[in-house]
Amino acid sequence: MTELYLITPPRLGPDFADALAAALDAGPVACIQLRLKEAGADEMRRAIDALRPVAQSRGVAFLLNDDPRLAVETGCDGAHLGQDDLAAHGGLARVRRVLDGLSLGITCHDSRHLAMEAAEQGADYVAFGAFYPTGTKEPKARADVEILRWWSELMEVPCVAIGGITPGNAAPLVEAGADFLAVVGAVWQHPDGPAAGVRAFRAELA
Ligand SMILES: Cc1ncc(COP(=O)(O)OP(=O)(O)O)c(N)n1
Ligand SMILES: Cc1ncsc1CCOP(=O)(O)O
Ligand SMILES: [Mg+2]
Repeated sequence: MTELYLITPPRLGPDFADALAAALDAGPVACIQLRLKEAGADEMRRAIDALRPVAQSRGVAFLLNDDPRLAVETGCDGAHLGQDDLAAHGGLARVRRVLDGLSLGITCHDSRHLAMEAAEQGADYVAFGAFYPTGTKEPKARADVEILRWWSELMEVPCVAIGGITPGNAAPLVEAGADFLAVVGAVWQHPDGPAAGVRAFRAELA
């Protein structure tokens, strides 16, 4: 069954903890990743302290983007790293040791090789994308839906699809075997609010 994987929007408003609670209560949501690319260490810690309990009190995993050590220090459930982040943190094997038993997700773009390498070195999931145009991030690659089918037919490690995903275009990704759909804009920019955004995915994930 495919599950919803939320990533926080690029900027968090003052009431974001309430918005997150509403989105998670409209679930099911498998996890939330805190992704604040412009935040300094203090702002990041404040955001983690405010948002981690909202997720974990609902049984939703709280993952931190980019910084495995901070994830461990602040009680997160794991971290998501891209290829540049791996290099900055000494490689996957070292990150795996830092995270100890916490979850580790790796960006693999459109690369079967990167995904197999990540899985062999202990990643808990691999992320492929971008599958569709997105205004949230300038993706380094575009992935074809067939990479999800290839991965899910061959491998045990779960795969995440990301990039421009909406309820209207999710079906091919689900049919191809994506274990998770990672979503930013379709939920946080939903005209009726994030809870409606989460509900809009229900029919695609049932
Ligand atoms: C689930 C998921 N997939 C991909 C990314 C992108 O990570 P990365 O390539 O490190 O880029 P930034 O998010 O750090 O800009 C992700 N964060 N989450
Ligand atoms: C972080 C990231 N990595 C590849 S695309 C993307 C952004 C996805 O955001 P949206 O769901 O709004 O397209
Ligand atoms: Mg990163």
